[in-house]
Amino acid sequence: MNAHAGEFDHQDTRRFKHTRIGIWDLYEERQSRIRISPISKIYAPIIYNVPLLVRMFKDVLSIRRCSILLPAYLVVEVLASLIPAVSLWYSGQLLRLVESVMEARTVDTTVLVHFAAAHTICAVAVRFLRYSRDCMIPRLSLYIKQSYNERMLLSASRLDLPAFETLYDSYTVQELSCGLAHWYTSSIWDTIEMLTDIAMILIRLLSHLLVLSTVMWEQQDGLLLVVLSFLQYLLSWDSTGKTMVGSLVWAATTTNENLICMQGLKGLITGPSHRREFVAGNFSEHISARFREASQRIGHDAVEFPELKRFRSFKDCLSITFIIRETMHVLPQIVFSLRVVINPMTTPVSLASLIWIKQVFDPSYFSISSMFSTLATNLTRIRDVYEIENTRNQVVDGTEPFPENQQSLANGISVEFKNVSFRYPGRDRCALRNVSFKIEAGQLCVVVGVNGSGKSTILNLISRVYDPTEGTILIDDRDIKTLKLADLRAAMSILFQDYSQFPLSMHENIGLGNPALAHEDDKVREAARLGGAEDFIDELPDGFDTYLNRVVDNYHGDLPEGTTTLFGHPADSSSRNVIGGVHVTGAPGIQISRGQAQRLAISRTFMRSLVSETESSAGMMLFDEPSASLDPTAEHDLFERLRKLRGNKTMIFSTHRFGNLTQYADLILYIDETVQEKGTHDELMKKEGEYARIWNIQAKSFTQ
Ligand SMILES: Nc1ncnc2c1ncn2[C@@H]1O[C@H](COP(=O)(O)OP(=O)(O)OP(=O)(O)O)[C@@H](O)[C@H]1O
Repeated sequence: MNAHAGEFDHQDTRRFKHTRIGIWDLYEERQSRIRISPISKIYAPIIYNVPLLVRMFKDVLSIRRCSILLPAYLVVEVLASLIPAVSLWYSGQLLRLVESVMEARTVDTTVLVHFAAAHTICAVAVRFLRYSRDCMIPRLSLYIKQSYNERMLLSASRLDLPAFETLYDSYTVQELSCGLAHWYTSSIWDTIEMLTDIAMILIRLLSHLLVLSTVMWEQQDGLLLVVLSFLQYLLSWDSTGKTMVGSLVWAATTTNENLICMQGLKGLITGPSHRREFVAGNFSEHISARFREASQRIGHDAVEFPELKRFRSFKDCLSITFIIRETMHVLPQIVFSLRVVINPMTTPVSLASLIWIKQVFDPSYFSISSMFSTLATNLTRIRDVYEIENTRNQVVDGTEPFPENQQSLANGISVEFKNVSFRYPGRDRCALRNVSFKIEAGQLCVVVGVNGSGKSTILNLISRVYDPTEGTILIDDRDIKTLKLADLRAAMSILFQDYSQFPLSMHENIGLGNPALAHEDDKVREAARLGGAEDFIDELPDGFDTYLNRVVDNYHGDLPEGTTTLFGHPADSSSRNVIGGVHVTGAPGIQISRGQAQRLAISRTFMRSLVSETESSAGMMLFDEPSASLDPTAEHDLFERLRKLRGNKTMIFSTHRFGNLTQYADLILYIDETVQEKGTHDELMKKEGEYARIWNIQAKSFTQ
């Protein structure tokens, strides 16, 4: 079977060689050991990314302070790269002096002093430039990281849900959400530094070669020695790109069931998300026994592939490339010995030249090819940084203000679905199919249906988290897509089923419901009271200022013996949390119950209903299973408060629990992909359809 485009076709035996190492199957590209990597393979990613690099440099230059610091850094680097050539030129002149001394048997002391002074000046200049460079690098790196950190977060914050989900699949946002932004921002500075290094190495190499050939031009065998020394490094150029298993293209896999099982068990034992069930389920003994069994069955083969690299790297020492490379090292010496035999009179000069040439060829010139492969990895990260900025939102903003008259919100908002169908991105099946209904302004509507019938999807579409795949949604008889998104969302308050607690203080968790009022403590407290969260928040250690999880870690070095508390939190001096010699200590989070978390989220929704002097409250409230985690009293109180507060606003609930709400509803929609039944409670009960059947089941469970 042919592999799909982009698939690593390990079954292609003409291209890949299969080797079995322990329980691992290794597939290596067949290739001769002596091989110069195609130039295009190493350099293509760089050439392809030139526009990206230009953009990056422009952006970095536009960062305050970097506009001066970066050019200054580049000037320092260029000067630092040219000085060794100047120094080399003087060494060459010294060599010539030795030659003339041998012939004339006298020394010109003025020239000698001149050379010595020049050498000293070069050495001081190098020191000075290195010092300036070392002062600039941390600053440049910091300014760039700070600027890109902010830039990435701001560009991620403007993403709508479909765009965010698409990016999340590409891991960039996942890594950002795990606090790994520094991977990306560091790669910007690393790339600048690496490109500078490469440019400077090339400048140094060219200036050295120029000086070398000028000085050695007239010397016997001088150019031959230069070429031979250069060749020896050139051969090692290619070898730097080789990977641990000797081939550039390779992949390893295993199908060993015991190893797979052992890794699964390891994940179960160490994964924090499994611990609760692990303990409650009394898994310990059983899991340990299974781990031991699998481990015994597999024996010493239970080894991860990277560990095998040590064994494989020995083999590389016997490769033909390796042997030729090593032989090349001694070629200049062989030529020198031949010179001694043929013409013993010139020995001191040739020896001095040989040593001089060998000193000139700094092996770092030839690490360029490995630098290019690291650069290619960095470029992928930089591309990811810009990918977030380049990602276009899929829900396109409208242009018309909404509502035309703010006061009208008090009378509610009407919603109409006209033949709406919707499929979630990446799904084949429709979540909603040809749905039509109208909720008049000020009505209380309850959407009911079984799990997965599309209730939450209706709320997602009304708030334009997604746009319908087909059909139209009208808000106050206007196409929802024409309305300004910010206005639309300000006009409604929504409580999603999968509400979350934000990593902020309790005060801010609630205040975010209505940012315009978030600074008013009494309004936040009122919202907490309405949402039933006030009492439990007051009992938390810092009341409304409590963070459920401390989001900033503390750092420390060695602490005085016996220290158990640091800055009011337990100190962790174990080696487990040491990064770069610094201990990192996070504070343990505060646990709240699911019901309390739901009350917190409801309070946030109530916040939106509070009125400020400048802003009228939302005209429509959407609730997706608002009472799922509430006890019966809390549920009853919540609905009482909601009914009182409602006034003439439109309210839409999605729920499984029929009793508390459906009796008061102006409209009930029973949906299952499409609207199956609609009407008031009495109408639907008379109809004796699905709604009536489920109502009776729920009612029976109370009466029996
Ligand atoms: N983000 C999503 N991506 C892909 N499919 C989704 C997504 N959210 C929901 N679905 C699918 O769409 C369908 C309708 O889901 P929806 O959440 O609207 O149902 P629901 O009636 O609210 O269910 P429940 O009563 O369990 O909350 C389901 O088949 C579900 O699997």
